[in-house]
Amino acid sequence: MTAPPAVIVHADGTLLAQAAAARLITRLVDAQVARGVAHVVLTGGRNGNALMRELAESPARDAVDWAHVHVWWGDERFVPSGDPERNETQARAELLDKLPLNPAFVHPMPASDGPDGNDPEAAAARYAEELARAARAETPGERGGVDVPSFDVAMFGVGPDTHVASLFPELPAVYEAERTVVGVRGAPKPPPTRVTLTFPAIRTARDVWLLAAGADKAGAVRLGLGGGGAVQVPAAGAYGRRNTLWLLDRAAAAQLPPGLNRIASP
Ligand SMILES: O=C(O)C(O)[C@@H](O)[C@H](O)[C@H](O)COP(=O)(O)O
Repeated sequence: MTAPPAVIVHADGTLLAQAAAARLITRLVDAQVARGVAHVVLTGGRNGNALMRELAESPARDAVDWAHVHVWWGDERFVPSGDPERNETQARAELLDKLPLNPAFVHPMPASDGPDGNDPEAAAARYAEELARAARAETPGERGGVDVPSFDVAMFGVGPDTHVASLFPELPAVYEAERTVVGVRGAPKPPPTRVTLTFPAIRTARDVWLLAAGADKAGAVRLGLGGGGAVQVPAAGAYGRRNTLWLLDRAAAAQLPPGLNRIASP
């Protein structure tokens, strides 16, 4: 059984991004001390990009052995390779191109002009196979038979409608119980066609971090921590095996009930 989520509130979105970047550096160093390699799942969106920008600027980033970090994505906008809309393109520009990563350990989701063409389901199956291959290369772990490598940290921005990755309320992907990656059509956030990790894959992560900043996220944060179900409130369904952290700014935390335990930084 997973631990209840911890809620950490920072003064504003900038401080949230800086503190989360520092936390990620520490988490990756600890994972590498324990296991040699680390696996991180990146998120798209403004909060994820702000974190990556801060990480790129942090002198402490050199504490991580980047050549032994595997980089995965929680979701992708299904558009052509190199499109500025792609989460991969944005992550490369904000962070990845600035790090001494091993290119073979960077695992972008396929693009709509990739080997499967404009077929998000085939792209999802291909990414699932890439995850399974990485899982097979590891000693069997505690991931309950789910064919993904041992994610140390999986990060997700929370949308105003409570979506995480491309798991939108009541769309078919939130019901997926078997596959680790699925295609998504008709997403309310553009672009409508996407590829996403599913809950079974997300829940194998040791740590799941949910990032939200700004007043437009306050309702989603309240619902996500309010005991709702994952179908209507996908953010509530994203939790880790070891830790689930909600990393917020004050505006996003503004509607949390007063009784809910939280740790606030000045
Ligand atoms: O492709 C995307 O857009 C996402 O991966 C999405 O799940 C995002 O993380 C949230 O919508 C939060 O985005 P913001 O941080 O921009 O609000």
